[in-house]
Amino acid sequence: MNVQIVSDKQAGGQAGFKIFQQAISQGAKVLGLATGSTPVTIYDQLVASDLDFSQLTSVNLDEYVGLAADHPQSYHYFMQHHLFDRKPFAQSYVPDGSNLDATAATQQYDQIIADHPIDLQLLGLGQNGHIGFNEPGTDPKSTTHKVALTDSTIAANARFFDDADEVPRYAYSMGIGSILQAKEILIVAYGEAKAAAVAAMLQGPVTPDVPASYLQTHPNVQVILDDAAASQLD
Ligand SMILES: N[C@@H]1[C@@H](O)[C@H](O)[C@@H](COP(=O)(O)O)O[C@@H]1O
Repeated sequence: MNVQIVSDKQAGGQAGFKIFQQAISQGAKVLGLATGSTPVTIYDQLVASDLDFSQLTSVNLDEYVGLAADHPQSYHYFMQHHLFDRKPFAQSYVPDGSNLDATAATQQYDQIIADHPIDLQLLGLGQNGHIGFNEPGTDPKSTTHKVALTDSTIAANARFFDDADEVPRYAYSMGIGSILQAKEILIVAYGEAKAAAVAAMLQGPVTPDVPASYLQTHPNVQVILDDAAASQLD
C-alpha cells in the first residue's frame, strides 16, 4: 500500500484529487464513491476542477435501509449535494434504501457492479476498521448485503441526525469482496479517532476483526492520512 501523509484535510483533498485525475487520464470510466465527512474535500476539488464526468459512471458504496433518496440524511442525498448536482455523471448508482426487499435490492446492486466494474474506489475508514458498512466479522468474500449497524457506528453517525434514535439500524453495503474487485483503491482517514484503525489496517494481521486489513491483499491501494490518523503507526 502506498501511504501519503498530509498536513490536513485540505491537503488530503488535493492529494486525493490528483489520484482521481490520474486514474481518469489513464482511462478510468467507473468511479466508486463514498460518503461520510472524509471525502468532502476531495469532492470539493473535483467540483472546482475542469474534469468532465459526463461520460463516466459512479457507483456508491452503501446506503441506509429505509431512507428514500430524497431524505436529507440518505447517502443518495449527500452525493447529490456534494457532487452530482454540480458534476453530473452519465449515470450514478447508489443502493436503493427505499427497497425493503433486501434480496432484490442487493442482487440488483451486484448486477450494477458487474455491469460497471469499478476502476477507482474511494473509501473512508470507520473507527472500528469498517469500510463501506462492512463491520468487523464480515466475510471477506461478501458481495452487496444488508448489514445490521454496530452500536459504535450508530453512535458515530448520530451526529448527522437530530436524535440517535433516528439513525437507521440497517444499511445495504457493497461487500469486502466487491470492494476488492476494484482495479485501484484510495482510502482516506483523518483525525486521532481513526489512528488505531489505521495502524490495524496497515500494520496488523489480515483479519475479519478489521475489515480494512483486507486491503493489504489488494495490489493497488493508495492511502492518504493526516498526522493524527498516522500517529499510531510504527
Ligand atoms: N458508511 C460510512 C463509511 O463509508 C465511512 O467511511 C465512515 C466514516 O465516516 P467519516 O468519514 O465521517 O469519518 O462512516 C460511515 O460509516
